[in-house]
Amino acid sequence: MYDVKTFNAIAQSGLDTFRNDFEINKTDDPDAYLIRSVNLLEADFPQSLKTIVRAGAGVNNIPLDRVTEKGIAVFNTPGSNANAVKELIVALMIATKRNLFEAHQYSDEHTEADVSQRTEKDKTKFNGTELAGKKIAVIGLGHVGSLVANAALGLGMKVIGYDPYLSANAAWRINNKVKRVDTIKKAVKSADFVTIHVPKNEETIGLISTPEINEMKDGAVLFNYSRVGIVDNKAAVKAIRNQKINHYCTDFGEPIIADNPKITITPHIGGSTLEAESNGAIQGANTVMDYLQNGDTTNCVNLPNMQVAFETAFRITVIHQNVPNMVGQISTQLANRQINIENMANAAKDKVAYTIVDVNDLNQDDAEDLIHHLNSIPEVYRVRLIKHQ
Ligand SMILES: NC(=O)C1=CN([C@@H]2O[C@H](COP(=O)(O)OP(=O)(O)OC[C@H]3O[C@@H](n4cnc5c(N)ncnc54)[C@H](O)[C@@H]3O)[C@@H](O)[C@H]2O)C=CC1
Ligand SMILES: O=C(O)C(=O)COP(=O)(O)O
Repeated sequence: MYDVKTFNAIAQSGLDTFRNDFEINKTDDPDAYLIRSVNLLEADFPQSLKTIVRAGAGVNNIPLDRVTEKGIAVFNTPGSNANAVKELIVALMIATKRNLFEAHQYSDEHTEADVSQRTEKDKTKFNGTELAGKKIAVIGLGHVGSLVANAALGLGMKVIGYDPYLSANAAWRINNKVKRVDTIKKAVKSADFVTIHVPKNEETIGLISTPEINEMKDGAVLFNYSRVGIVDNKAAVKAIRNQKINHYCTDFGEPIIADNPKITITPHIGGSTLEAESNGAIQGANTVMDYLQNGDTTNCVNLPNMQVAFETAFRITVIHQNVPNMVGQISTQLANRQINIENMANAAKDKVAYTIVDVNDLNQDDAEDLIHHLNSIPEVYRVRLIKHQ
């Protein structure tokens, strides 16, 4: 039996995906966390915890270095909520350019009998512009950015994209009419809209600040549906004051941007649709089961991605430092006990490596002794023994 602890609202469809040998929220010593945006940066983690699966995209709420050294594999569910974010960006482009927020407020404030006469007189205040022919810069062309770029083309817009780390898979998804450039400044130059869809990390904090904003068209609209801090909010407020930016919409409130009629703050709802929550929860549940029962690391963010067919009676998985002679030390421990290796795979990602060893003949005593000795290798973070289901 495996135990899973959930944080945040995990869709029932995801919880229903777990097979009978998984229990949810029954213990304080779970094998897996299934989470959304809960902040785990300062959390302590139980020794029992083998994996944290983020139903969604961003993993900046997880202390990746610390959990890696504890041998905890971290996964996300790429693309599960991308369409939800895309649709919100489209809605916000229309809402800002057709003055929907102001027009709604006007109607709210004029509910008296004269409203029909005033409407015809006042409506010119809310004249808008159309999206067709306007230019949007999309910064980050991954799951969300590629959908936004393609949707904008579909609306008749000109699309400029910037993503220096674009994966081959993402590149396939992007319409070839999206013009790619090699600097942010080139991307945002004379853009009517700038939208940013990158992970939050040391490199992306402050990615959009005064120098980038100065390149945009006067009256541009800026979106930050990625994370707080990726757009420098101080610079955004200044740009609104100077009328360089006409409107700034973000999913992440901060005191500095509060109470500004030209700033629309939504309460982190980019991925909050029934469909996205269900996609993420189902994908997340399958990821938990696959890692715990097979040791596969598809969509792992802190270990190399490995899928190895599990065709033997037992699988030993080892998370360890990416240093010389680890495979040698691991196989020596098996050879010392006359255990034949049927299949072995090893891969590395940055400073971490993952080794999968498949065996058939392993008795209980050998297994305990082997796991103990493998765990005693100083560069090893965690060893697991998985019995074929
Ligand atoms: N508001 C919300 O509810 C949601 C927010 N997000 C945020 O959006 C981010 C992106 O989500 P996805 O598109 O699903 O992730 P993704 O991983 O599919 O795409 C991110 C893209 O950013 C690119 N990138 C990385 N560093 C960059 C840089 N310095 N400059 C330009 N591009 C860079 C990567 O190459 C990748 O193509 C997430 O990390 C998360 O923080 C995602 C979903 C929902
Ligand atoms: O997937 C992401 O990165 C998001 O920001 C969505 O967060 P949530 O699952 O709504 O807490």
